[in-house]
Amino acid sequence: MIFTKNLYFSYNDIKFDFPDIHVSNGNALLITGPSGKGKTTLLHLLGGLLKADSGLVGVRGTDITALKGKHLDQFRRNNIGIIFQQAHYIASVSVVDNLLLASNIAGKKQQRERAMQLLNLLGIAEKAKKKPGVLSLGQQQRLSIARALMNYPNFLLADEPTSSLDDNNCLKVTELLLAESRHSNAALIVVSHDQRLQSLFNQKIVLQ
Ligand SMILES: Nc1ncnc2c1ncn2[C@@H]1O[C@H](COP(=O)(O)OP(=O)(O)OP(=O)(O)O)[C@@H](O)[C@H]1O
Repeated sequence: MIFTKNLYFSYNDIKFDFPDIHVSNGNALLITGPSGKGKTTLLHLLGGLLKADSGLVGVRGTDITALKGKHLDQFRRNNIGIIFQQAHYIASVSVVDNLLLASNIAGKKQQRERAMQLLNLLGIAEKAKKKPGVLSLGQQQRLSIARALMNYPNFLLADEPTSSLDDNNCLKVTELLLAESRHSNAALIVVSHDQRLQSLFNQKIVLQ
């Protein structure tokens, strides 16, 4: 479960008073709103990448705004999967090794079967041994999604996860995110402009 209370953040003169959020395990929330209204900022606060000026972000009973340094890093690695707007990967190792590294970094044992299962579900299994740089943008986006799902996060955050995807892959990826969050009993929050997602989420908020 993730919730926020009275979350306030400012970049000097730009101020945000975010609405309170509550997403229980196995459920999903879609956050939309016009450009510049703070969607990515909110996602970074939820993921512990930015620190709120005030308010709290509760993930599994821990207020992450109170965590610092290696405690925050460790909590994030063990509990939170983040899919960024720009694909993140290590260019010098193969697609499948990128996924295995995600488990290694979190101190988990190698999960080759899990890696191949995700690549299969995302339709990029035939690229497993290629370097990520040869993938198309949409395939790189799917690799980022697989990477975020590798360690069965308790809380999954995605920033525009479908922006580079065609209709077929948009539906496939969103259904996978929803299914994985239900299956792992994780809370999922997606930030997106993508109108195609509107009908796929029951719980939605619009930042004004
Ligand atoms: N590091 C920063 N320093 C100063 N201002 C910032 C910083 N990051 C974002 N902003 C500003 O904060 C506001 C919100 O940005 P944010 O990226 O959160 O919006 P968004 O709703 O995600 O926008 P978009 O839909 O265009 O991605 C914008 O006006 C942006 O210019």
